Amino acid sequence: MTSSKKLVLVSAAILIDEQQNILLAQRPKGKPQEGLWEFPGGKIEPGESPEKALTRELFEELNIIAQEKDLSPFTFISEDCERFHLLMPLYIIKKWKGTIEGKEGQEFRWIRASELDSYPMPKPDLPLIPKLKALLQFD
Ligand SMILES: Nc1nc2c([nH]c(=O)n2[C@@H]2O[C@H](COP(=O)(O)OP(=O)(O)OP(=O)(O)O)[C@@H](O)[C@H]2O)c(=O)[nH]1
Ligand SMILES: [Mg+2]
Repeated sequence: MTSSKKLVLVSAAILIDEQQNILLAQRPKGKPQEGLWEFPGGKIEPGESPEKALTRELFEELNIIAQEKDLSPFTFISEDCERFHLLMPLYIIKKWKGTIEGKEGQEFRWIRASELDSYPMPKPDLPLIPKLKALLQFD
């Protein structure tokens, strides 16, 4: 039964640069779903807000500093996964400090919205593709 599954809260970022490119990060070796392309972010820890969790994760994963006021809610994913139920708010971020660096050895790419289909993503992320194409269709 779906309701008996653990709820996993994950906060994720859609970083968009001045040329309207989107940042995708590759899940590092040894993590579940290794090799898939995702939006940077991670699990919300007990007592943390989604915004705090995301600014923490962005520093831990990409070495950048984003301010909570620069996180703009975009959408969320609620998906029944095999071992848990995923609830993932996604924020658009266009402003941050620092140079992006894959601190966990992960690859990352700046891509056009039209290229999203070419990067294998975790299944819960798939509904984000048409939403991002619609958002960035005039680029
Ligand atoms: N960050 C991120 N996680 C996603 C996305 N889509 C998706 O299904 N997830 C799932 O969300 C869960 C948590 O993500 P995560 O592995 O980034 O968590 P984390 O950074 O806290 O890592 P850790 O638990 O190894 O410390 C994973 O099961 C992951 O597959 C996405 O676009 N971005
Ligand atoms: Mg992560």
